[in-house]
Amino acid sequence: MEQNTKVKISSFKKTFRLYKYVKPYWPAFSLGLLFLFLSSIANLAFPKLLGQLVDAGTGKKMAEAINHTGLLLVGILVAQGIFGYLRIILFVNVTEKSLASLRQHIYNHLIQLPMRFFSGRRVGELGSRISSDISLLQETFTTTVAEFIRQLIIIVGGIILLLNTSLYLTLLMLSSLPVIMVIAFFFGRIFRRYSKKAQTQVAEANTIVEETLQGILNVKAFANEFFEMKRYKKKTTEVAHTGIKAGTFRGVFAASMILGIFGAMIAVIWQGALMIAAGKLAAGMLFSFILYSSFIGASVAGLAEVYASIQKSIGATENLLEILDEPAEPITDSAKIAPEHQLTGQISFNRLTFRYPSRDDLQVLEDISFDIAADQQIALVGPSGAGKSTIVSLLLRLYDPVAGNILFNGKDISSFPLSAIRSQMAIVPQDVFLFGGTIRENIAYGRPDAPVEELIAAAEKANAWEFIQRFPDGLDTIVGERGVQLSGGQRQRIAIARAVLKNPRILILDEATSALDAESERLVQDALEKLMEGRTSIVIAHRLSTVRQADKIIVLDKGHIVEQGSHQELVRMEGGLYKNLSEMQFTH
Ligand SMILES: Nc1ncnc2c1ncn2[C@@H]1O[C@H](COP(=O)(O)OP(=O)(O)OP(=O)(O)O)[C@@H](O)[C@H]1O
Repeated sequence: MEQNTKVKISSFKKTFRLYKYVKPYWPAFSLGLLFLFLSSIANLAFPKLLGQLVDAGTGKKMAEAINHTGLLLVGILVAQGIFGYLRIILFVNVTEKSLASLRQHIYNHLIQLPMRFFSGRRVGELGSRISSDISLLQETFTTTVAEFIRQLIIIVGGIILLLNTSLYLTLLMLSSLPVIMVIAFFFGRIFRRYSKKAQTQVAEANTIVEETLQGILNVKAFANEFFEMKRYKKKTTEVAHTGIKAGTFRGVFAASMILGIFGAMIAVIWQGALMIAAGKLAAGMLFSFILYSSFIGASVAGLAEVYASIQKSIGATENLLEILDEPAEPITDSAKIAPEHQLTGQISFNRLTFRYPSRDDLQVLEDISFDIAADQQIALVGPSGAGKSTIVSLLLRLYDPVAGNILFNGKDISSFPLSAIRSQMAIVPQDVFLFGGTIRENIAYGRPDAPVEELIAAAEKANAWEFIQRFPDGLDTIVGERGVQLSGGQRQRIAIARAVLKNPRILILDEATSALDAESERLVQDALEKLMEGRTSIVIAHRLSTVRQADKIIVLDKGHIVEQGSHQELVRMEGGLYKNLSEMQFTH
């Protein structure tokens, strides 16, 4: 129990860190609080005045008193409308602005996190979790906090006013509260437990539908339709059973609440009527008493919901803060690279050893040493899983080596700013990723401020201009799901144009494994050759036919360099891996 409270206090403290985002808007927020306070107080005046209205009907100066109270009621109604309006406007304003700043902070931080962070997570899940956490906070800020304060004012103010009317009736009314609270606590808990279980089961049932529809070909090919039907039936029946059980508890819960609340009401009205008969209470007072009681009852019931919602948003806050607490990469936004940070294109790996942080038991690279002179063309070859892509990741400094080092211009990689290294490299990946915008945007990603003439020149050099020109919208053709689907070869040429535009000192090519038709292949190959001229290039080669002219071929196997040299040198090594691999490829 002790521990539990401690955890909660620390969670609350953490949540207060979010205050930073609301702070700049505190004048509007405080004003909103004031209006909230005023509209809650105005709310509390209603039952009193309505009671007076009832009593005015039995007084002497009847019409005058009725009109007076009636007008007052209208006045308060108008005031409450205005307060409510202003309160909502102010709160929404503060919430939207704070959330926008929180969203920006989270995104800015997230995008600067190291690869280590992303490789250990399912990225799709991360994105949807962040957006659902933020919308939860949005609801809490706009409605829950206001509701919570309003309910507290109504409960406290209402009880004071009740006591003011009749101590006896108030105690009678309140005596039902502990009973209601115990019932609510007990059944509410059981009900929540079952509904959580039902949610999990529904998710499991949905997974069956999703998986089997995605893999429908397998289901049919294995004639497993009836097997899947049975599996789905079992899960959905479980959902129904849990739902029915939860429903039973909800029924008991609701019935007891109604019994408790109406029981208390009957007791109060009964006793109140006796007091009216004895001349101890005015009818209007009993009327307003009952209205207050129902206000209080509704607020108490509402508190439970508010509490659950606050708890959820504390959870959401913790998730978000966890991301903000991850250390970011030291990235700078300066376009200018200092002369001492200009890469010459000379690269050395010196006795480098590496393991991925997410899999510390697997040595991915061991004792890797090689030198690349400026403007050389290097090919990395080796079987799948040998560590070729890992070498590229290390060059981009997506990860740091476990032992040994990487040198650029003969200096350790860590003596260059991270952004300076990456801005002088370009990568043409195996699976070209195009953003869902226009071709122009996708090419300009290499250098967003490039003038259109350079963009076209890059497209020409990449052998892409010819096909881009043929689209009716040219450079403004939308690509991806909502636009033109480009062929594999065309996508690659866009990626090459992007790299041409960036004009990198060091170029990294991850050769596509999927074969293109002869014509596309020729165009892509020709564009790549043009792109490699006059810069250091590192090619991850899957088809050995493309690496013959490389200055040096580095052959990797299981994280070790097993051979290095030119094509001619390597094919002469009897029993060598390269010789083996090339014989295998050419005989197929
Ligand atoms: N992010 C990662 N986290 C943990 N292990 C990884 C990660 N990426 C790759 N590995 C492991 O590192 C080893 C080398 O992988 P790498 O991708 O560098 O090989 P590769 O030679 O490029 O293979 P391929 O030709 O199939 O692309 C493999 O055993 C792989 O399972």
